[in-house]
Amino acid sequence: MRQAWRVADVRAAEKSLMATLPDGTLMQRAAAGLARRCALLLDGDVYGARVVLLVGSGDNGGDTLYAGAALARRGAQVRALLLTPERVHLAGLAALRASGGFTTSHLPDRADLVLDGIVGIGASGGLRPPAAAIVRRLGSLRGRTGDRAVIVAVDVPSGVAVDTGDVPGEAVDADVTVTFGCLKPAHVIGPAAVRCGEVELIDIGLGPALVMSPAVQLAETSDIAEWWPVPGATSDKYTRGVVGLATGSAGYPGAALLGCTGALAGPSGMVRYAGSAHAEVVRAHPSVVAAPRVADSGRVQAWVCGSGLGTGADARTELRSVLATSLPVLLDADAITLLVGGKHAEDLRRDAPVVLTPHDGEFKRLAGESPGADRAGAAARLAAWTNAVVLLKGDRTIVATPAGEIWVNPTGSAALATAGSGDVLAGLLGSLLAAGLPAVKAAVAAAFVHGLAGRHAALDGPVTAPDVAAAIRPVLGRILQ
Ligand SMILES: NC(=O)C1=CN([C@@H]2O[C@H](COP(=O)(O)OP(=O)(O)OC[C@H]3O[C@@H](n4cnc5c(N)ncnc54)[C@H](OP(=O)(O)O)[C@@H]3O)[C@@H](O)[C@H]2O)[C@@H](O)CC1
Ligand SMILES: Nc1ncnc2c1ncn2[C@@H]1O[C@H](COP(=O)(O)OP(=O)(O)O)[C@@H](O)[C@H]1O
Repeated sequence: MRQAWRVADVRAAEKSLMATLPDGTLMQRAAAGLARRCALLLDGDVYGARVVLLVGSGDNGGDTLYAGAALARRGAQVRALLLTPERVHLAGLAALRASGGFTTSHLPDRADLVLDGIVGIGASGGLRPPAAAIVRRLGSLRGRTGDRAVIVAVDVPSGVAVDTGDVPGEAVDADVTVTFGCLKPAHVIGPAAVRCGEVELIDIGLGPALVMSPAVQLAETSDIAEWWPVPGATSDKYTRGVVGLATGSAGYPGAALLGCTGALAGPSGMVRYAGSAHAEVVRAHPSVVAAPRVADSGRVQAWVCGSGLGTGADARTELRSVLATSLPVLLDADAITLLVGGKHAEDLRRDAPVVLTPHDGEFKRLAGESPGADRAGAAARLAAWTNAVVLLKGDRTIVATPAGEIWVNPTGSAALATAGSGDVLAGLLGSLLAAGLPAVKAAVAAAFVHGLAGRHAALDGPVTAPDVAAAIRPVLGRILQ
């Protein structure tokens, strides 16, 4: 499992660690790691390489100047563009000069490597105009072989909102981000994460001082392998859990079929379907036991309700039936729409877990406003308000619990942006709930595997929802081997 911390917590940890160390130690550790990574990016060919430093007025600029000094000592031609020459890290600048580096008053046309040290975790608001103007021109810098210069962001790409992952305006689009001590939310959430490129974490000894809860957590393959329920010698189809799907309608039978496909790829021992697409479902999936309504269905251990269900009186009845059980319930799509206006909000005050899986539109309908710039915060607020685990879909899907625990999914793939892929996710997640996984782990694990399935399916070309479902099995084969 990986974790990311908010700026205030990073600062507190840094302060307590610095109290035990000689002045400047952390910056020296950070700069040494940064310089090492830069040398690797130059293929070890540091001598003669053209390196441009973009240097802001804070310690982020200080890290950058010291790293530039280290590269200059190895023979690189290092030029520092100081954004505010009157406010620069003086010791860092002296180190650069002493090592043979220079300052420059303009952005050169050519550079092999650019270090973005304009602003780090001390950023407030969007980049100011002079910095934004420089950042806009970075894409046109050419290096030794005529390729675009390699851009390394120091700690975070300048211009991103560090605690939320938002990109409010112009921001550096880095190839590599070298960060120090721990990950921050911008490395893993939202459009900022995309701007980071590859993220390298340099250990500066901050770990033991990070005693506060992380802002967000990220599952890794080993977590999924550990959590995923697998049948044992004494398992039978019932003890593995039975998942029920109250989805689809005469107008949208496909949602029922896709949800069942996702559920069948999951760990439960049986899939029951309740709804008007029952004949189509059984034709397509002979192992599914189908009935026309929830009330006619046999026992299950978790319900998935909503995809393609419609919002009429019948849909309302089915939603009420699943919410009246004492079982875990996943509400997706039309079931979320039916909750709007608080008509069923009181039904969410139940002891058994509820998982809501909105995309942005459904989120807006339910919460009354879009997730906005702080997607993790928005998901956490909705989770607290609804007393449900909220899985907010997107490029970096967020999972938030009513208690404020937040996870972000690292495996997303734009290939999943295809109709019906959310139905597959709902089925898979429901299967995990039925197999007994706690709601938050079920949501995190389903998003993780679904994301990998999207990537796997995309290897063969353009992806449709059935391709995503078909890819779940090979992906799981690799995870669980
Ligand atoms: N934490 C750690 O463990 C360690 C941290 N380390 C390093 O320190 C960095 C944090 O340094 P920091 O605190 O000096 O802040 P920093 O990011 O340089 O920014 C402040 C300056 O930027 C300016 N500025 C602000 N907003 C702006 C905007 N929108 N657009 C343009 N400018 C803007 C602001 O100007 P002002 O508002 O004062 O006019 C201020 O002068 C951290 O990211 C890491 O690299 C490592 O050395 C060691 C371990
Ligand atoms: N650009 C994207 N990158 C990664 N994942 C995406 C992207 N767009 C959508 N997804 C994922 O695709 C799925 C789409 O679900 P949803 O919007 O409910 O579609 P549908 O209702 O058609 O099934 C979600 O899991 C979401 O996280």
